[in-house]
Amino acid sequence: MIRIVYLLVRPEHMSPEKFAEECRVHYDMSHDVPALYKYEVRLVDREPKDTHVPYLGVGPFDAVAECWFESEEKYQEYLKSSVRKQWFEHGKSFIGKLKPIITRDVH
Ligand SMILES: CC1=CC(=O)O[C@H]1CC(=O)O
Repeated sequence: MIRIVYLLVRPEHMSPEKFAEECRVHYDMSHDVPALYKYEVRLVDREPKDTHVPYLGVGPFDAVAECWFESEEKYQEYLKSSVRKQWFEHGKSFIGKLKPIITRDVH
């Protein structure tokens, strides 16, 4: 499984409430995106700094999202999809900044 994590920052002009509303719309739209096995988006509630190891001072972030793909072939199908391109257009309307992190399994 290919899993890509995204750190999202809302646009400066957008309220947290509007951003949350758009995240819900984006999540609903994700179900129609071909070859996207799963999409999750979660709003950042808090970013505690009292960590037990040195704190990484990045952010702040407004949401964390993740896309799952069953294979590289499915990922390529997703990238080619016109529905995915429309989904990205909605993303452009409410995501101010985005950091993708492509992950791999420990095992
Ligand atoms: C890639 C993505 C990360 C996310 O939160 O939504 C998708 C699509 C997009 O960026 O609009």
